[in-house]
Amino acid sequence: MFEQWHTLDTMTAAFQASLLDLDAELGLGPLDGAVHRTHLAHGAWIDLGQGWLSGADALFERLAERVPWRAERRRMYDKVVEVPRLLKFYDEGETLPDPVLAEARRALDAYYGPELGEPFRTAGLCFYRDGRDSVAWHGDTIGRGSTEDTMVAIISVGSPRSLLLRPRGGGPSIRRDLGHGDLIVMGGSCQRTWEHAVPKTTRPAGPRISIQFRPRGVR
Ligand SMILES: O=C(O)CCC(=O)C(=O)O
Ligand SMILES: [Fe+2]
Repeated sequence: MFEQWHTLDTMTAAFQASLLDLDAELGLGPLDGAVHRTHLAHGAWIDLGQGWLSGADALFERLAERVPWRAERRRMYDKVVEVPRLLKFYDEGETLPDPVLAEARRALDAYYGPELGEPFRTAGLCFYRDGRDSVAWHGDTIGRGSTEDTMVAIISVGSPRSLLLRPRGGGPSIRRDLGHGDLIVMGGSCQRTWEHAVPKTTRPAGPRISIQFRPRGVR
């Protein structure tokens, strides 16, 4: 009897770990042929590579623990408010917090380099602890993104959250649920003709970390 329960327990644990992707080996799939492009209006596009990074939940755990996360405050009109997510920025030349992220950037450079014409250089990390954490509607327009076509490549690990995109001039928004190693690349005019957001949600939402790779001078 004890033996049976023991076996069941072990099986349940293994099953749950595989559901969580914790026992999957950390690694990157191919991009060629696995990434699907959607053309949006006004010269913007998004590429989606679902589950590009396997073992993403183990990477989530490592990043959650190892990255020196910062809670930031920003002035909003006459008030100072907490930014509703934790942040860490890795500038050009800084060592990324996990070797698989350097590998990911190399793979992105190899695949997108010919089209982008320059490498991805910086990595911004966001930690959304629960459904109360969010990022408001914006384009990455600090720098060249406000005037030039560019790309921002985002890997999501941990629980999925919805990334919404909407045209700046108004119009219906589109939604992609991103987590567990998904890749999204916003390209073309996306940063200046569209906006994106990760809205707050009252639904149960587990923690998610996003890693955004950007070229020099795009923020
Ligand atoms: O978490 C995300 O996927 C989006 C983050 C974002 O838009 C930003 O930091 O500029
Ligand atoms: Fe953004």
